[in-house]
Amino acid sequence: MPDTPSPHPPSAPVILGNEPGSFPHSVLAERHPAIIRQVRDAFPYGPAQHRALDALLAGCTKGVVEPLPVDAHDRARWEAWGMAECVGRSWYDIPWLWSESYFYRQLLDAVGHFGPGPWQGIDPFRPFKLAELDSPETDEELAALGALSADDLDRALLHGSLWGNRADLGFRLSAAHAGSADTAPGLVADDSETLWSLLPSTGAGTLCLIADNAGRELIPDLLLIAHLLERGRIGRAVLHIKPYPYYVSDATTADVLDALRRLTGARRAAVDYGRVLWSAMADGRLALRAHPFSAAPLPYADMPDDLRGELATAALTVVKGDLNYRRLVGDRLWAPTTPFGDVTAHFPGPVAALRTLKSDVITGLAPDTEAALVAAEGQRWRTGGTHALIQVRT
Ligand SMILES: O=P(O)(O)OC[C@H]1O[C@](O)(CO)[C@@H](O)[C@@H]1O
Repeated sequence: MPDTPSPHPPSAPVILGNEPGSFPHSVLAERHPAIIRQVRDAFPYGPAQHRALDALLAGCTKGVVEPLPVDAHDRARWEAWGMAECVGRSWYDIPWLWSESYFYRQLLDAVGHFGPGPWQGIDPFRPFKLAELDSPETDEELAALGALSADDLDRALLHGSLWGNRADLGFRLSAAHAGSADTAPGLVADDSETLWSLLPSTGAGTLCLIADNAGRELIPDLLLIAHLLERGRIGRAVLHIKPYPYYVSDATTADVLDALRRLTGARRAAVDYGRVLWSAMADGRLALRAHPFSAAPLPYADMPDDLRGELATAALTVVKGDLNYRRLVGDRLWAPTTPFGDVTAHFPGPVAALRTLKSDVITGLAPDTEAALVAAEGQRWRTGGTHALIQVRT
């Protein structure tokens, strides 16, 4: 049950990556080098790009944070996001969220994504995202749509969007047990009843959905939006995506178009949803938004006023995935029973988190749920990607 925010928000330490053996440390020391290897192998990059990737690999594992070039198109933005406080320091000693976000910014620079030049706009993660979108599993999931009864659709599409969050390609790189993600773990928190109460069937409000991964996560997110529009639970949806490739599989506009084509090219129920979405984009009932802050190394509590104003008008904002959850709760190591409502009191409107657990951050657990998880799995439940939550602050 959602809780009322207390007047004195608690505090907790910001997560750093400087503890050897910790999950954040493993991401900086192992996952980032693996991502550089994967990107290097996926494209016929030239000597200059390989030298830049070598420099990034050495810098982000053994060196210090280097500033963006003085003529970088977004240098002023990164200065506003705290670059000066991080430059010259080890990637392990600064906030983990900042390190990770800056790694992807630097990786895109190294492969020439921001240009000018022939590699401008080329998404280094596209081959992996397309392979996942075109996988037989996507066909199976789309085919299963037709078997759902009208009464099942609300819950099935909400859970489809939730568990779709396992489609995190960065995570798959280092999750040795990725296969076991298919066992049906329980939810560690479930405020879905409150979520539906915010989207009544007479609703004409706006849903903001802050997307996470492309492919097999974005497809169920789009299906949920189509369903809510069809059922008249919302009048309009705004899909927040990334302005540039990010965290390997985070969705950009190109990924939305690929997903829409996958739906409109499918059969039976899926193609109908695809057509609903296509016409909703044409008449404005579905809008895309790629605010620069969606790729910022900062918590949502620090969002700029224009974005705050937009989200304040939404009947509900659905925040997808692990990274967005970390940003929602400040990427701090809260006690797991810390009320979700307290740590999200900063959010400008009703907010629902749909997340599979893939990092240490957690809030809003009932004490007996935490006790049962620890008894069964030690602390593995936090990072294994096999548990999920639906948490709402009204
Ligand atoms: O795609 P998601 O659900 O945001 O997960 C992102 C993953 O990347 C991480 O940032 C670790 O690199 C964790 O937050 C999580 O494991």
